[in-house]
Amino acid sequence: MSGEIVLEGRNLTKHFTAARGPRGRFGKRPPVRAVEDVSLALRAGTVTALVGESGCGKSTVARLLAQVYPATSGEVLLRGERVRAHRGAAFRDYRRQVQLIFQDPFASLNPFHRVRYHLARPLRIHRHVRSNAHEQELVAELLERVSLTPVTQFMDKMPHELSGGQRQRVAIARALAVRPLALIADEPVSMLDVSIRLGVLRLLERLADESGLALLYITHDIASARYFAEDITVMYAGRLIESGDGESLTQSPAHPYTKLLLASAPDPGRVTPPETTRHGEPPSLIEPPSGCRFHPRCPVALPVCSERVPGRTELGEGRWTHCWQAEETALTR
Ligand SMILES: Nc1ncnc2c1ncn2[C@@H]1O[C@H](COP(=O)(O)OP(=O)(O)OP(=O)(O)O)[C@@H](O)[C@H]1O
Repeated sequence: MSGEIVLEGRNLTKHFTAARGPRGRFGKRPPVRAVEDVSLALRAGTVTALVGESGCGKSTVARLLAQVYPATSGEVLLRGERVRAHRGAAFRDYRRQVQLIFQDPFASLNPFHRVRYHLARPLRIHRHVRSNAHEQELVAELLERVSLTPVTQFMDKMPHELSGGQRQRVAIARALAVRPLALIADEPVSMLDVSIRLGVLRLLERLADESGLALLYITHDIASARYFAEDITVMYAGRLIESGDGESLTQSPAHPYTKLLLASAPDPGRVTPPETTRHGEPPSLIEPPSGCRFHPRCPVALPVCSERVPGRTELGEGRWTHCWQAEETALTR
């Protein structure tokens, strides 16, 4: 494990008010328990993957870390300092230092502006520009960093003249323009053509390495996480279930859900979503299962699994899991 901790979420919980569905006795809808007690640390120069199936709360964790909305409880720390302000200069500075990249590169660029505008704007807002020539130089530098070359050709392109992968590279360059400490990439390649996914992921990996960025790679595809991330954290139905260095976690997964994910994604070099269907459906987050939320789908569930939420079992070398089976094994070891 290398690099200082840059961004950290501690015991983050987010409950949303359900937009639809039956109301309770007092006319209130029950909350969607999207994220429950999630702690996650991102380190400088390191790619950390947050893996889980659709709807398990990954994007909510991303947005909590980026402070798009406040947590129901828990805290976010940037370089060890608790983020307190939710408006004003300190908060704007936080939003600069923690950048988000979204899934859809077609929605993220203004169709009426050229690439140059998209990159020059944040440079100007954050006062990195001294003159027009300097602006040109910085825009060219950013395009070079995301391998959109020859740069003069890309500067004057309109978004509709770019492919999905090229647009995603512009979105990445725009995030880099403000010189962030952390970059949160929420399914950054899942809408891109399979043939170009690898290139964009390699770019993100290189940027983390070269610039010392703390990078959170959010994905439903554990195969790509295994390939790119140093650390992997697995999430199921709003809760974290296992974490550790990518190599060891994927070689010897401790949690039955991680085993299931890996069994559905056998090819380590593949960056496409697994084709195989998994057993069962993810649970409702309005009335999640009691105890371990995975127990209704778990092939090795114990009676205690439906009764109590498993605590964290340390597995050594920074690895841990929340699983009653792992706890039993650890106790009998
Ligand atoms: N603003 C909101 N209001 C109400 N419920 C929400 C809101 N945002 C997310 N949710 C719910 O929270 C749960 C987690 O959603 P989230 O988008 O974080 O999951 P995800 O793992 O990122 O899924 P996907 O990969 O499909 O985006 C879902 O049940 C979702 O419907």
